[in-house]
Amino acid sequence: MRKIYNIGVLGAGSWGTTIANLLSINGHNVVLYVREDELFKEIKKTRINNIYLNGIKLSERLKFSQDVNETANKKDIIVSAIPVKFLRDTLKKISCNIEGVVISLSKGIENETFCRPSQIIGKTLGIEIDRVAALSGPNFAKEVALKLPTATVIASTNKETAILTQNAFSNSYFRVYTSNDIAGVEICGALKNIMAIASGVSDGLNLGDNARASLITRGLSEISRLGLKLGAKQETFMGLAGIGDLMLTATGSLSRNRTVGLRIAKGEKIKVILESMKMVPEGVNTTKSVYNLSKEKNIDMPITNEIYKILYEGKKPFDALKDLMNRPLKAENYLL
Ligand SMILES: NC(=O)c1ccc[n+]([C@@H]2O[C@H](COP(=O)([O-])OP(=O)(O)OC[C@H]3O[C@@H](n4cnc5c(N)ncnc54)[C@H](O)[C@@H]3O)[C@@H](O)[C@H]2O)c1
Ligand SMILES: O=P(O)(O)OC[C@H](O)CO
Repeated sequence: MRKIYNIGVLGAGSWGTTIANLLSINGHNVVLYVREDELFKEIKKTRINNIYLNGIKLSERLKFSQDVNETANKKDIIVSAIPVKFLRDTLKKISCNIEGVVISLSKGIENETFCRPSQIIGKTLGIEIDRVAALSGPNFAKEVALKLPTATVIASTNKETAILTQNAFSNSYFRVYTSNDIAGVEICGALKNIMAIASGVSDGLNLGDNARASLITRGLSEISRLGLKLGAKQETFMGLAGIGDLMLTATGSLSRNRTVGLRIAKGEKIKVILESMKMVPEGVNTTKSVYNLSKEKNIDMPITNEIYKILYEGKKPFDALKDLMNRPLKAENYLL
């Protein structure tokens, strides 16, 4: 018999809604915080999130709230599904005591502080890091919402927190592994979005399958170099949150980040692309964080550099390609 928890999910975007629905299907008592007034009215009436997860009828047991404190109060598990740039300010609105564990679903690195989502959560809510976990892996929301078979990783410095979450989230179509490398899992989840933009640019320019596979491989090398410097464990890069999510996001047609790259390659301006998207492609902000962080840590990240220049300095994608290909030749070393 599964233990039943009281759960609050912060953020009714595509992933927050999907996970709230999954947890409700798993038998838990779940409240989903919906920020937008119109969406709140609509979702209560139709049980469909027509902005972020259209076409999926949500569980009859799922409850909705527009109050972050009501959502977070007296919960065994709080799930945070807020894009990183809005995370700190949203959490600051919570004034109730946090009694249980907090699970982060966000994939990004904060611009000014270089904090990972779990660090923002720990500091802002004033809770110890062993009550925080991060869930990450090759997980398109739509496929999980359609109950297609999916695997993922939940990472925490505290084994009990990871196992509690593993049991609460797992079901016949969602298989959750545990990890103790929260830094590695979050770094992989954030940085694969930069490589997905790069892969989208490459595909949008029709550079071919060789180029995409090369980008994924050298992208993983870049992610690993920075990740190891920041305390990640090497084996995490070869796992679901690492190569698993990188492969998915750099090749999958549902990726918002890859779509940004495809549209950039077709000549659209990043400002116009972002204005046209309700969903948040985290890789755009994360590119800025990682570009600056790599300079501070003196880590060579050529793909990230070029994506930064394309997104923030208006560099032409073909010029970025030329500069990437014309760097000094070297021996292949996964970490160089
Ligand atoms: N969608 C996926 O397939 C998926 C899978 C795994 C992880 N993630 C990650 O989960 C996190 C949440 O993404 P998502 O896909 O659920 O969201 P989304 O991109 O579908 O929706 C955007 C979300 O941002 C919120 N938002 C917009 N403006 C805001 C503001 N000013 N203040 C506070 N919130 C604001 C919206 O209410 C909505 O919840 C992201 O870090 C994402 O990378 C997404
Ligand atoms: O649609 P994306 O590019 O934000 O990617 C979604 C998930 O992170 C894939 O695991």
